[in-house]
Amino acid sequence: MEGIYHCPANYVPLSPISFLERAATVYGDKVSIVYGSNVRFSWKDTFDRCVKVASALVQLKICPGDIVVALAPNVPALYELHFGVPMAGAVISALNTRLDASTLALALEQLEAKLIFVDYQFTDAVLKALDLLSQKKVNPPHLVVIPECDKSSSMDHKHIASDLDYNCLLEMGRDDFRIIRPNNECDPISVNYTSGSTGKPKGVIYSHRAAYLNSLAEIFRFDMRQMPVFLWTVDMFRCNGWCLTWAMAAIGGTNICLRNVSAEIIFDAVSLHKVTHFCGPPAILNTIANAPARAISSQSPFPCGVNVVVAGSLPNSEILTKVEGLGFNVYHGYGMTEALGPATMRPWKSESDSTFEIEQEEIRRREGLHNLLLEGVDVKDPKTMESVPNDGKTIGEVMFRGNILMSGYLKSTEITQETLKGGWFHTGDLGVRHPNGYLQMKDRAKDIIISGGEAISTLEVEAVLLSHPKVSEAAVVGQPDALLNEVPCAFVKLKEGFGASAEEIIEFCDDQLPDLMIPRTIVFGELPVNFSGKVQKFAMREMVNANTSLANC
Ligand SMILES: Nc1ncnc2c1ncn2[C@@H]1O[C@H](COP(=O)(O)OP(=O)(O)OP(=O)(O)O)[C@@H](O)[C@H]1O
Repeated sequence: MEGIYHCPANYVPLSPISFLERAATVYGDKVSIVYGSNVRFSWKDTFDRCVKVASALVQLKICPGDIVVALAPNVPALYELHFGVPMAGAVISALNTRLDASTLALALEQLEAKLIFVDYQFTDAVLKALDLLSQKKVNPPHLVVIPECDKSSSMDHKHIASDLDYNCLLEMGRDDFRIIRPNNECDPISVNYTSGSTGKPKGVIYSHRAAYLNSLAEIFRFDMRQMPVFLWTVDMFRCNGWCLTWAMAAIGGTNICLRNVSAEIIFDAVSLHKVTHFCGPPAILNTIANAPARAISSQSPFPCGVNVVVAGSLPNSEILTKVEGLGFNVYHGYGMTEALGPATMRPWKSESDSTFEIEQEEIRRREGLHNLLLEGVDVKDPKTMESVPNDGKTIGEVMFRGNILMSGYLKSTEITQETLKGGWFHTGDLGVRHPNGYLQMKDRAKDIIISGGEAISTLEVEAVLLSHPKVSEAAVVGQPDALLNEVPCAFVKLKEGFGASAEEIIEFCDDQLPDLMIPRTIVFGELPVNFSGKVQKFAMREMVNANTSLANC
């Protein structure tokens, strides 16, 4: 159309960097970060510190596109690196602090990391990883140690010989540094690793554009008003804290940074700082529900209406009801690293809400409709790419498309193309669509059990097992069966102090599930989990396959 003229006046590549630049002016004197009893920054301070980090990185010869790794809990430095690294034109990769040295070495090698920021508590694993790299003749990254910044903390300071520490780096930085913005909004801003539930963790690349848009989407999804108070219970290494690192700058909120998470810490922080939101894996609900009475009673009256967002399989309804009873609003998300965090979200509705016509147990398993910034959420037959009917029964693969998805998997072009084929992101999860349009995830494609020609959702069997009053954790996999191909086998962890027989558990399932879904074998004990705390079903399958005569034990 004649008259269109794109130039820097009306086209600026989208980047979360803009959020911090604006926050420094609009929310300049408002509190950006609180940590412990002594650390408190304003948005102007945070902006200045991030500029200095970026300036120091450039002085250390970090170039646009280089990957800078961070290994730290949710301390202020990790928050600042989410802006400081991109402001130097570089790409941030925050790694899981629970990784062991060899997995860490593999990630550092794949990332070709130029520099690693490591919190003083995690130096041992990094030093071992660097050792492994030098044995393989791989150039190790420079090391910058992050010391404890809350001087009142009684934690031991482990000192190691490092090139630099975070405070010296800040001193090196110049405050007149010119921020390096992306030339193209599709340039990478971060690499986040998946949890490795089905195999090796995959490095997922996020663009400035997707990070910008998803940060705004999070504000809608989390029902945030101006200047919320956010408690950092979700790891920042998980999808950049579900993009809330950047979203908080967009909305001028206060970040309550935490080194550790416990029931006491949550209840204290909620009361002290008037927290409005926090989020994390569903295990956080167990932490709240099982909080010692003193943690709750010491905060009386306890502030109501705090929004808690969890993503992943929910615990049993007893836990949810307890959390709701304490005055929290629970939201349930469904998503993955490739979708930059939870992509769909639904509030957990209380039974007393009469406007809700469907049974609560059923509602809580429906993952909702697609969010504002996704162009499409569908359940499709992956062969024909036709949508399944909205009948709540026909199973297909859950697929997404839109501007808040990953750019691809690091150094894995073929897997990226396969995952994005047909113009949709193939999640690898199976689901159905209900007549009202709601999506319900049934299972991972790799985990679903085919028994006697019927598809059995292991998540549905697990939901029943979790409703048993003595069961604290449960996971189900297929066990080979000569007649039916596979039958369900359940791994069960009982609540502390409780005992139960396999027969008792099977009988309980018998009352609530069709025959084919009833587990034939119950294995009691700890469930195998990975670095992210997620159950490793492939390890359970290996155990079952290696022991075909596995009996109830
Ligand atoms: N609400 C939910 N209910 C059940 N499962 C969920 C829910 N939300 C997410 N998940 C599961 O978690 C997956 C996303 O997790 P994540 O991105 O951490 O990697 P992963 O799939 O666990 O690991 P990997 O991709 O390395 O095997 C989803 O694909 C889905 O299988």
